[in-house]
Amino acid sequence: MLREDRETRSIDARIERHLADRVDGEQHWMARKSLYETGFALVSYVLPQDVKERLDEEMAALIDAQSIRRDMRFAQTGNSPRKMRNVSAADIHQHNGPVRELYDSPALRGALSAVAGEDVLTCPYAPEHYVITHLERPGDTHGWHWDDYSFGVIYVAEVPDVELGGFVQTVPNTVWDKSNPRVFQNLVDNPIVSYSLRPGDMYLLRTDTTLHRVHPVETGGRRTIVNMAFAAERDLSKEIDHETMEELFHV
Ligand SMILES: O=C(O)CCC(=O)C(=O)O
Ligand SMILES: [Fe+2]
Repeated sequence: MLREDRETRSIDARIERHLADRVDGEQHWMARKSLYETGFALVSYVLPQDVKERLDEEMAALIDAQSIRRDMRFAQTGNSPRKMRNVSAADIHQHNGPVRELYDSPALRGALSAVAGEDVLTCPYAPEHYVITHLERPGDTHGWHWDDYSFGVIYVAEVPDVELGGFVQTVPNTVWDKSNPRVFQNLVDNPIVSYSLRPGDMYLLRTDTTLHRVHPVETGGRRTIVNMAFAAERDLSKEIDHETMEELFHV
């Protein structure tokens, strides 16, 4: 395909073509098995390289122009820290670029549904659609937490070598009791699984039943991701209070 074609086609059209040409049922099946067994599945194969490059470019520009530094702790997740720079969903929406296009892509949701074995739906709460998170200072971390909706899809634009931290840690099959999160008890009672990632990776996580964090980065470690939240059918009838999100973004 001509370079201009790759650059001008919509993200959705590029993913659709890539899935038809390059992705087979076996890849989805391996990911589905991993998601069922561990709550985590690497789905990097769903995106073509040119889409990844468009995401990387927009994310770097938004971090430079519109990110806000946070240093907070949340009682609802056992006072775990958030030390990071963020670009909010409102600013990503307003910028109206590749990240928003990716989130809205029916081809992406179709591939994710094939992996999940159930419909992966747009999240009913717009401030959780997407958030960009950048770790840049020693000790920066996205501390232990669960998320409100069933699925998180995390695209990794930038991540340091594992020796500089910034790897993902999970505790599958855990339950978020917002009034008594018992994070440390969950860590003591269960095995923790750790994943090192590379730039251009994307993973699908059962974020409502998988306690997870990003290990703090060391000096020189830089990490940039976009987290996109998607719902399952069962989420649509749940009462969700969005409190940690509201504290973070004053939405
Ligand atoms: O940075 C990551 O890999 C995970 C992000 C995450 O858990 C979140 O944004 O809720
Ligand atoms: Fe999360």
